[in-house]
Amino acid sequence: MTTTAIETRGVSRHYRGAAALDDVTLDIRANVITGLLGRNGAGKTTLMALLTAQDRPSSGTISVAGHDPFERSATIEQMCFVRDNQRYPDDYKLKHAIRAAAIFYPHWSQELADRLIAKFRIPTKPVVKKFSRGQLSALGIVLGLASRAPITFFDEPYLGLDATARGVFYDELLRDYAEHPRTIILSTHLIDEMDRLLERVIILEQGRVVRHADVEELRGDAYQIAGKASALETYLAGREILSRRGMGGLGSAVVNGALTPADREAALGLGLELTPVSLQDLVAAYGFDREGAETTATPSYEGNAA
Ligand SMILES: Nc1ncnc2c1ncn2[C@@H]1O[C@H](COP(=O)(O)OP(=O)(O)OP(=O)(O)O)[C@@H](O)[C@H]1O
Repeated sequence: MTTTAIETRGVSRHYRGAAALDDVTLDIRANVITGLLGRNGAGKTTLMALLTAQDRPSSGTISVAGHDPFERSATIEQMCFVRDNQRYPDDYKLKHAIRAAAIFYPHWSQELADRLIAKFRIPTKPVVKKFSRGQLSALGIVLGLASRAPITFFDEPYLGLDATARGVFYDELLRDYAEHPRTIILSTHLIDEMDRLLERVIILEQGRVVRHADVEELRGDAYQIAGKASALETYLAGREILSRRGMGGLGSAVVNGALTPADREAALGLGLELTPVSLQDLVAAYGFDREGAETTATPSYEGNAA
């Protein structure tokens, strides 16, 4: 049976009149890894801050495990929010951060923390404020995973991590999640790298939810087509285009909708090539302006570097 960990109803958050989140209604499934995706400024961090009671909505309601997180400290203890700008007291070393987390999180696993600290090679001697960007991210990941909080949020947890360390994070997340299923919500721009982790995704665009679906369902919802610009033009007439690129006499487009046998026949008849659309491409497509979605240069995907 599918259960809901978090419900939001008509949640908006305005900053000086501008909507960072606009009328967000979501049922986030329990014990599922959900990716929170969207371009810079789409509202991902704002949403996570509201769900973890670090901020209040301008309007709308939020319910976490059946309660308003603002009203109930027991609900807050069930959540861990790993954010990239986490501050630690000036004199904190690794052992202090670990000790504090062990006290705060009721499901804390010291064994997991010790294993992750060794795998990420987090130094024990310097104070945390002297940590490198990657070491800070690694510490956040250790706290997030070892907390075993029933609802864990990671906000772009990989900043500064090298490829090996990112691999450690993905593997350890999947391993611990398999043994201790819980609700995990993570925001990322490294979609190609992380799509094997994600079961569901929420795509935000300018503060609004544009999709909330199973990854597999989403993949079947659009397709990519490429070939001669003139043939492409013919094929695309009357179809809903999510994004479009052109270079010289060639072009490609991401088309909304499942590919039907008739579509396939039409495309092949025009000499066009059909390819599945990656999650990264789909998210990038949703980030384009739907009205005039056309670019003429190389794809403007969000950076893949940490
Ligand atoms: N404290 C604040 N004061 C004013 N505006 C804010 C504040 N926090 C966020 N915003 C605005 O709200 C919008 C959403 O920001 P948010 O940080 O949630 O985006 P994001 O999706 O996490 O972006 P990124 O991928 O760049 O981290 C942005 O336009 C941002 O400028």
